[in-house]
Order: sequence, then C-alpha cells, then structure tokens
Amino acid sequence: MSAGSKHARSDGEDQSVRAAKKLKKTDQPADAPADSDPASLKAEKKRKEKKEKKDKKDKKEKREKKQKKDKSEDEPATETPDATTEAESTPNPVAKKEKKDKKDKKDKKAKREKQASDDSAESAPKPTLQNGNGVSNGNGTAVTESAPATNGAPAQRNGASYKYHQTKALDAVSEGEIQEYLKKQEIAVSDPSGTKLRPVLQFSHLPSSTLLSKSPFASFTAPTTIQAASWPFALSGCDVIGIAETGSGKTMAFSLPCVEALASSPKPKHSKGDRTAYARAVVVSPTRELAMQTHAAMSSLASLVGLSAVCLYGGAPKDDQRALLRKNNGADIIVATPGRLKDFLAEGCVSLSDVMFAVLDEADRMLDKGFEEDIKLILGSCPPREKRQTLMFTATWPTSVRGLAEGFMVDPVKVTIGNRTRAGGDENGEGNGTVELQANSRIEQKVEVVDPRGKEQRLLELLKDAQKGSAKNDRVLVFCLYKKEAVRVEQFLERRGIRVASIHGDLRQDQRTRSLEAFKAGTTTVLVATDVAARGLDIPEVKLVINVTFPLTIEDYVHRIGRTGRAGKTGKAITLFTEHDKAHSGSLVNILRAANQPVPDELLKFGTTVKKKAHDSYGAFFKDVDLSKKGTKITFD
Ligand SMILES: Nc1ncnc2c1ncn2[C@@H]1O[C@H](COP(=O)(O)OP(=O)(O)OP(=O)(O)O)[C@@H](O)[C@H]1O
Repeated sequence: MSAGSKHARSDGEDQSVRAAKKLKKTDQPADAPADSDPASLKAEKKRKEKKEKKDKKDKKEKREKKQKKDKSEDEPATETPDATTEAESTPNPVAKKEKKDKKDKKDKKAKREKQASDDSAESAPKPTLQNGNGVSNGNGTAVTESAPATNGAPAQRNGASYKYHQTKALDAVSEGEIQEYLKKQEIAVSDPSGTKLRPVLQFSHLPSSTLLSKSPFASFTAPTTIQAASWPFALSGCDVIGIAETGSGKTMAFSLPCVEALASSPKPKHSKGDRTAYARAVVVSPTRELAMQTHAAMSSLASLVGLSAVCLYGGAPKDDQRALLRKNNGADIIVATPGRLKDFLAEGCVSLSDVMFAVLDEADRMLDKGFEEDIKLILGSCPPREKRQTLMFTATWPTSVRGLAEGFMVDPVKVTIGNRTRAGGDENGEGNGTVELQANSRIEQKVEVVDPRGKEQRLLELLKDAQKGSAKNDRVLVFCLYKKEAVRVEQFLERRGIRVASIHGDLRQDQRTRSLEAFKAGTTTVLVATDVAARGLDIPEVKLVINVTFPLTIEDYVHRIGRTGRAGKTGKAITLFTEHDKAHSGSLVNILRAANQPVPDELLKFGTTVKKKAHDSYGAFFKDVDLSKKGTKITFD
C-alpha cells in the first residue's frame, strides 16, 4: 500500500473510530471502571462489539478452514475409484458443505491426474477389486461401467506431447461388448488413479499418429489381450506392470508406447563436442539373445518414424558398439543387457540423463537378486521415477520382487491377463512363488517320472518319436540345467546322428548366435540349451520343449515351456522328472492342475506341498557374463 493511500484513509476516519483507536493505544481493560468518561465508554462499547463480531467471524472462518484441511488430508486414504464408496466416505450432512467438499475432491482428482508425478508417489496403489469370477471390469472396480470418454487421461509425466484419447471408434463399442471382452480374456486392471480406460479391441481403436499411418501392424489382425488392455494406460504416460502368458506379444505392448512417446517429443540438444552418447529410452533384458531380438523388434517400429535404436550386450566388441553410439550423439532407444550397459555408464560414454521411458523386460528376472544391484544402478542413472515413465513386463510375477518393483515406479497400473488365482500354499498355508503363476494354456504339458540314469536314453526316444515321418524337420528345444550337462547331452545326440546345436554360457557369443540362427533357419532341428534361452526368445515353430533336468525355479519352468505355443499357436512340453527334483513336485502339480493337464501318480508320490522358493537367485546360474573380461567369480550355468 502506498503512503498516499495510507494518508487518505486516516483522513477519512471518523471521530469515534479515532477515539476507539486512542483507547486501544492506552490499552484500557475490558472491565474498565464505571466512572470513566461517558464518551470514551460509548466508543469503547462500540469497539468491543466490533471486535467481538470480528473475532466470531475469524473463528468461524478458521473452523471451516480446518475442517476443509482435515478432509483433504483424509482423502488419499478414503478415496476409491468406485463412485459408491466415494459417496459413503463423505459423512458431512450439510448439503452446502457436501457440495463444496465434492468440488474440492473433484478439483483434487483433476489436479492429481494432471500432475501424477507430484502427488502419486506417496499414495499406495489400491488392490484390484474383483467380481465373483475373479475378473475385474478393467477399471479396478467390479460393477461400474467403463468410462464413456477418456480425454481426462493423465498428462504425460515423461514430457511427451503424445496425448492418448478414447477414439470415436472405441466410443462406439457398446459397454456390454467391452465387459464381455474383459471377462472372456480374464483381464484384471489395478489402477491406483482410478482412470477408466477401455481396452482397444482393434488397431483402428487407437488414436491416429504418424507411426500408425505407416501400418506397423499390417501382419496382425488385432491387438493381443495384453496389448489391448495395457496400451491405453502406457500411451497415457502411466507406469505399467504387465503380466501375461509367454508368447502373448508383450514386446509390442511396451514398444508402441515407447516409440509414440519418443516420436512426439523433441530431442534434447547437446553440444557437438560432447562425446557422451545420450538415449531417450532404455530397455533392459536379461540375456544377450533377448536383447538382440527386442532390439530388432523395436528398431523396425522406431525406424518408421525416423528414430534409432542401438543394442548393447556383452560378449561382443565394445568398440563397435561405442562407434554406433557415438554416431548422432547416441540413440533414441538403447536395448541392453545390464552388464554391458553398466560398463558404458562407468566409462562415461553413455548417459541416461535424458531417459524419459524405461522398460524392464522379463521384469521379475531383472529384479531378482542376480541383477538387482545392476538395475538399481541403471535406473538410478535415469531421471527420477517422477520424471520418467517406467514399464515392467513379464509372464511370472513372484511376490518376492513386487515391493522392489514399485519402488522404481509411480503408482503403477497393474494389468494382469489370465485367471491367476492363488495356487497352493506352503506348510503354513501362506503364499509362495506359485501365487499368480500360470503356464500358457495352449501348451500340452506331460511329466514323466524317470530314473536319473535313464534320462539321456529317454531323451533320444522322445526326439525320434517327435521327429518321425513328416515331422522330421520339427524344431525341438532341449533344456539342461548346467553348462557341462548341455555339452554332454549335445555330444550324446550328435553321436547318435541327430542334427543338433547348443546355446549356453560356456560358448563364445558368435557360437551362441550361430547356433540360434541355425535353429531358426531349420538347419539344425534340435537345440540343446541352458536357461540362457529360457526367457523371451521368440523362435518360430518350436513344436516341442523337453526338460532333461528341471530348472531351479518353477518360474523358469513356465518360461522354458513358453518357448512353444506362441502367438496363439499350440505346443507341447515334456519334462523328465526325477527324485532329485522332488522339491519342485508341489509347485509343478499346481501348474499342471491350473492348466488342466494330467498329473501322473508318480509325481504325486513326491508330495504336493509347495516349498518356499528353493533358489532366491536365478542370477548366479544364468547371468550373462562377458567372457572377454577376466573372470572374478565362478558362475554355474
Ligand atoms: N497383435 C499381434 N497379433 C499376432 N501376433 C503378434 C501380435 N503382437 C505380437 N505378435 C507376435 O507374437 C509373438 C510373441 O510375441 P512376444 O515375443 O512379444 O511375446 P512375449 O509375451 O514377450 O513372450 P515371453 O513371455 O516369452 O517373452 C511374436 O512373434 C510377435 O511378433
């Protein structure tokens, strides 16, 4: 306030106010003696009345303010996406206040949707609400309808200007059809922000974009279930955990949102002299072959909109990869195995400071003990989780990694495909690694309990049987647990005239690549592998998977057999089970039962109790190590 205005106001003050002011200055007590000057008393009375009135008003305002504050502090805990419970959590009976509270809540929700990163980190995700069939309606609630329009989708936290919206084509689909799809495909969505997004049943339901105008899905007829259900959230900029069976198209489920986000945001500028290679998206894969495969898939999508992708993996010359990185100051997308990426980060030739999109493929494997520290370092080199979008995809999601996962994410939306009811329990009736674990239901699973000494002979019989007559060129993938075992089995088969190749950690990378290429091309029809080939590899037309030795974890079993029966096809898996594997009998029985597969009596004899996860870490056994480096620790494969 200016001095002039101050002066003008004091000039306009009437006498009584001045008298009252004077009184105030002399600090007369409220119970002033009765023999005071009558004029002063009158002024004092007036002042007192005015003060009381003001105090009353202040008090009322203060009370209302406090009530409002208390209410808003309560909200994150009481708010649910279900409209009914939202109303129930508002107990104030005064209509006016109720209206005000509702408005506050609405404003708050809108603010939260806009600034997910600011306030979502603190609130815990709400569990998926399920209906009687164990299937949610896709909104995180069982009974409410999915939103008719979703232009209120959260803003992109990662900075991309791509805006997901529900298209008119998707609007036109009836709610009944949406509900039927959600139920039939067993889609469960747990969405902490309560954003109601319909699945995109057709590619034409996606909002148009430069990328889509290039018809990247010309060879497919419709999105797979995980794509349909997770795309709306991932395209909206939400963090997403996607859990769906092996071979269900998870790679494209994270690739499309990644490329759309990058294509719609400007590349950060760096000085020409800067020798560091910057990336805007990073995808981490547990094995070299999977990294290469994912890189190929992402590259072909990214190149449609002029984006580049580079693959960094161990066992190959660093110089070549460095040269690729230095071209154009990096790449839009880096697909990498953790070890090599860590090396480049340590050298300072790669920076992840521009990363707006991070993906952990085979997320449970990446978060397991063998890789946990690497992942902490890699994600720690990216902008904080509030400033990037983080996606995790896998077919198996053991409880052991869930807490860790959410620590890297902001209010992740969890999209689960398949009726993953709790299977079994341990001696105390508690959950274990088998919770929500499900094998691909199109795979015929057979378990043979055999004498350990007769395994190789039985393998030979099974192979001969599988490749007889017109099936002589059918591809068969044979899994062993140890590298030495794989070498022995390969030699055994070779000596008996089988066209066989192998892939395991004792081979040089070029040998591994050659074996895989020969198997893909059909020049060798049998591939003997350790668990380096268990996850993610998408080899066309693998008709049969044979487990010569049971893997270390039941999750690995699910991934191994998942090399067949991909992209909607059927497949077959035969497991030779011996008394040495009896610790896994209970969890295997659960997997077989959940997939309606026969359970042999000999297997039941080993017991149906599900033991606590036998191995905390798969990592020590099939973590890819760079053989060009001097070994510092012994690895078992
Ligand atoms: N919408 C689609 N329609 C038909 N096939 C598809 C579709 N999307 C992807 N595919 C194909 O499905 C196959 C399996 O996909 P992908 O490798 O992504 O599976 P995945 O779910 O990641 O499996 P895993 O759990 O074993 O890693 C691939 O050959 C891929 O090209």
